[in-house]
Amino acid sequence: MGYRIGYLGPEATFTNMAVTRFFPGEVSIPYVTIPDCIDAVAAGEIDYAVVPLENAIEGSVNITIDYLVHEQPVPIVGEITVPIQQHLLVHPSHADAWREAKMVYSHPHAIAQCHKFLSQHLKGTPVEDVTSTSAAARLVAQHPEENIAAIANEAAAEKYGLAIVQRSIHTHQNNHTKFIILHQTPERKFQKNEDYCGEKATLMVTLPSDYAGALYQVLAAFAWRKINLSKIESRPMKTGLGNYFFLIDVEGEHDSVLLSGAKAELEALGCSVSFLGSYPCYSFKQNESAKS
Ligand SMILES: O=C(O)C(=O)C[C@]1(C(=O)O)C=C[C@@H](O)C=C1
Repeated sequence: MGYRIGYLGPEATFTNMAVTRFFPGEVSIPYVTIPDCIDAVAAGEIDYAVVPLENAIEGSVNITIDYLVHEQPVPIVGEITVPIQQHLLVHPSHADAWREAKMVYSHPHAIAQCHKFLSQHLKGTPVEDVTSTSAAARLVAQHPEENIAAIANEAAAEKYGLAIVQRSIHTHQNNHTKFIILHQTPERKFQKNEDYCGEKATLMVTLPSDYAGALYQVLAAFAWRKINLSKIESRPMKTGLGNYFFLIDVEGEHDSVLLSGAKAELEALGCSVSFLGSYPCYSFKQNESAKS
């Protein structure tokens, strides 16, 4: 195909694993931050951007949602769900002394996924956010003289020559992260394969004003049409405390008659409704995502 795929780098992040599996053989380009990745696809520097959206333990990746809604409205054209295994990595020369590590580095979402392990086994050890799990592993590898640790995946341990001293340290074992695929236009490109698990549309709904029963009316527009909602989330409008918009995921395709009807009903109520995307979803199995 010859596509250029942007992802949150450096190499061996979870995002990179999702890209390698979903776009085999394509050119993948690392970016330092999620907004950089989204800007690159909006500018046409890359064909697709893959960015994390939601983790089963820690919830939404707010920067992704907020940047798409407030700064750079690039359509969502696909979703990939990936199993996540977090490990504690140190330089091999400190493998026996990991309990005395002076600092733990990782992406804030990865740190949050492992808070129980950190408080039980590394109580009092300072924890510092870096731009990704793999950036943390790289930093540890760059300072072999220091007893510092990273929370990252197996691919990062291999890539940066680190020892995995504790495996699967995330608090809840059923850990998954959803990534979205962004493209300049809302085209449908991806085929159904063995990972395909259905269609979804994401809508952004803004209420005309705060009044009793407003959200109930919004939900009723979907309920009586028997449209299944798989997620509803409120985020601040950033125009003042108490002002929110709602992100709603519905099962099915956005051009279905029922969904168009729901949209028209919401607009008649004075809501503003926009589609962030209507897209196929894919889910990787545990053993498959471990190949990276
Ligand atoms: O740092 C990484 O490896 C990423 O790909 C980012 C990210 C995230 O933002 O949630 C992705 C999956 C995991 O949940 C932890 C971190």
